[in-house]
Amino acid sequence: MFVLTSSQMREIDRKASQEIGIPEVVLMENAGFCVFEEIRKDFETLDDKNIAVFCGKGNNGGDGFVVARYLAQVCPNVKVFLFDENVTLISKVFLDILKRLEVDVSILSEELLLSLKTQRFDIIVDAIFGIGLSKDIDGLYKKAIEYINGSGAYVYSVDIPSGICSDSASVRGCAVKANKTVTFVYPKIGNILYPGSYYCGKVIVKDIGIPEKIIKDIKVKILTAEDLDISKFYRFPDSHKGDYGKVGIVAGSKYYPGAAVLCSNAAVQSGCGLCYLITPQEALYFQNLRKPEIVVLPLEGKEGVISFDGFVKFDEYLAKFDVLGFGCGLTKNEEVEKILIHILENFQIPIVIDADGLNTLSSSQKAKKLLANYKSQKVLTPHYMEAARILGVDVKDVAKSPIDAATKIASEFRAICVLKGSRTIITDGDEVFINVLGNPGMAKGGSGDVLTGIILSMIAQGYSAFEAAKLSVYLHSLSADILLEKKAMQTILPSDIIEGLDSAIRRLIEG
Ligand SMILES: NC(=O)C1=CN([C@@H]2O[C@H](COP(=O)(O)OP(=O)(O)OC[C@H]3O[C@@H](n4cnc5c(N)ncnc54)[C@H](OP(=O)(O)O)[C@@H]3O)[C@@H](O)[C@H]2O)[C@@H](O)CC1
Ligand SMILES: [K+]
Repeated sequence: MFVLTSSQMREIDRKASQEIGIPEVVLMENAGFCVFEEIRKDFETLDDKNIAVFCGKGNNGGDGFVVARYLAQVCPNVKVFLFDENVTLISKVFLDILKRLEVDVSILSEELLLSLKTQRFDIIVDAIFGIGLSKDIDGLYKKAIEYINGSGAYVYSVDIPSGICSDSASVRGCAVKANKTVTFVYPKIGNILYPGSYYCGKVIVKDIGIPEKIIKDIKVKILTAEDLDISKFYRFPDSHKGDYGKVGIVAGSKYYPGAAVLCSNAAVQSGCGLCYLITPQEALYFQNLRKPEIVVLPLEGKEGVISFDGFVKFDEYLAKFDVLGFGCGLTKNEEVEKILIHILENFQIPIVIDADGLNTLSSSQKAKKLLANYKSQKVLTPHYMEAARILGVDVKDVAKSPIDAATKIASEFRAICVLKGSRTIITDGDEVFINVLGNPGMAKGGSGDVLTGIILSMIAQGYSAFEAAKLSVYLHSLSADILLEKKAMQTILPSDIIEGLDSAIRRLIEG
């Protein structure tokens, strides 16, 4: 499913009306009716309800007038609160209809808002701002939104909760906290990314009669099972371990031995033929949870961290790997930088760089340059802070526009970027997929190491870096969601996510 920006939505509306000839009033009528239908579906009866519809002066308010008209046909207690009588031309069509039908329409003022505190509404429709929100909210708008949020009513937001930026999902001063948001054509970024997604409540996407053929060149999509290629999950009966690829992992240190275990356990659990773990000897003390299928290549370390001299002894192995993982739990020092540069200068294996690999990259201009010119597939898996370090920006800037940040990283390094967060973004610099599966039980140290292991395994099994990243992000989250059916979020561990891959893969294959 596509995800739209406000300008894409406007362009679609423009084409529908100007090129195809569907009048804008028809689109507004359809939009308002869709919201009404959703409300009607949710309640057995509406005639005993007190309902308020808050309408702004833009077209979002116009949708609100349409909702109010339909509600007034089935409920005697519908009140419309208008912020400004100076509404858009299309909205005016519907406001005039309301007036002719003698629906209760009032212009909202501070006094009126205060008097509402003694009334109780069962349902409130928020049609104050939609995709036209252009600045932070203050004054009467702010007070009205605070009133709505404290009202105890069941709240429907039209298109997007008022106060949420449809392009960045950020809160502009304050925002309506809806129970349900009915959006049109396709969801907007503000409906999908956080914090906007939280304010939306349940998101319902409605068709308002815009022909599909005019919706073109949309690059952002919600990641669904239909976007995944599972053809390589089929195993030929006469196959052997060599058919499923060799993963090499450079990970772990005396300080973070578990990262190496989680990454390599995830790789073997998700199907690669062989997995080699290059880790400093000093990290082995802790590895009793490591799966026995993993081949360990203990490396002579320096103060518990991998050393360049120790590492180059494994060059012969590196040449044989189908994919190399670099970074989980390595820590960051000059030796790690030297090793990363050595790999980028001397090999051409598909590479997945995570954690300390990314931190090393962000402070090494040489490694950055080499990576951009590295002639093989690359996957970078930063979380927001790592992405900020790579881009040399504040983490708040990444959080404000994560799609832009991920796209920039992917383009700069000609790599696949997996920007990890509550909505992980996967992009090759052109197409963007947003993962909406997963749950806060995954917000634990070690989750990222597991994801890296799965991506490595998928590349080893023959998937392209982009396909592997999509598939792995999906399976990683699906595993955590399946675990949630039986476990509390607090008790879901990254190692449980590895074990849960079995159910996740089976569920994906079975559909
Ligand atoms: N054909 C279509 O396009 C269809 C569109 N549809 C519906 O239209 C919605 C988009 O409508 P819209 O473009 O009129 O914008 P909308 O969000 O209603 O508000 C803009 C107004 O608010 C004002 N304003 C903004 N921020 C403010 C603030 N902080 N504080 C105070 N004022 C502020 C802003 O002022 P300005 O920025 O111009 O100064 C302007 O006056 C869309 O979400 C969907 O619901 C559907 O009917 C389907 C067909
Ligand atoms: K709204």
